[in-house]
Amino acid sequence: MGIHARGLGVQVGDRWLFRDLDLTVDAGECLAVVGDNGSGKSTLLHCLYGTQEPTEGTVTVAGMPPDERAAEFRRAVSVVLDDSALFDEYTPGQHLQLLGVPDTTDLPDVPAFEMSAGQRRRLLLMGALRRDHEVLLLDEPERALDAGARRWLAEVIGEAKRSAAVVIASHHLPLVERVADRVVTL
Ligand SMILES: Nc1ncnc2c1ncn2[C@@H]1O[C@H](COP(=O)(O)OP(=O)(O)OP(=O)(O)O)[C@@H](O)[C@H]1O
Repeated sequence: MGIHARGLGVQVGDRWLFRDLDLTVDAGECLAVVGDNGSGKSTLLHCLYGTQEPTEGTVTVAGMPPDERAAEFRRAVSVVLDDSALFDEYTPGQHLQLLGVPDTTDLPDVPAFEMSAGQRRRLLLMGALRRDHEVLLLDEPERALDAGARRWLAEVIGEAKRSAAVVIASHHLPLVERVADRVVTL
């Protein structure tokens, strides 16, 4: 079912971040959203997840209007957005157990608050990528990752998009070139 947006627009004050945006992303495709700081990439992803109401336009994601409070919607849509949280006291294994996904991580067996920014980012990404989903939304997934982890990221996004509709917002052009089928510039 993927993602369908028609005439999408978000106005902040008297400025339109984007307007008249039409998007279709089917399962098996990855759309990359690129643009300068403040151009509206995160805002667009939040519109697709239902955490921001667009000023104009219509969106369906996995056949539903975006609503992160709806269990059925959350089951279908896997995300890592800016405010994605970890439980500080939980280890990587405990996080993955909560999500019901296999614990095959090389991350240290320590509580999340003792992990580095890149390790925390990898754990968030593993949780989002390994659980079942129809749609995957990732906001700057490359943030805080070292070169090896960025290579891993490109591989796992490539695998995810075999069965899911994927949207990433990114500043990392090598990643965009490797995984994106289409690019929209805000
Ligand atoms: N609900 C809101 N109310 C007021 N301002 C907002 C709102 N949502 C977004 N903005 C503003 O819109 C602009 C776009 O923000 P956004 O985070 O979407 O940009 P971005 O392209 O993701 O930037 P970056 O590359 O720095 O992550 C910013 O100036 C932000 O402050």
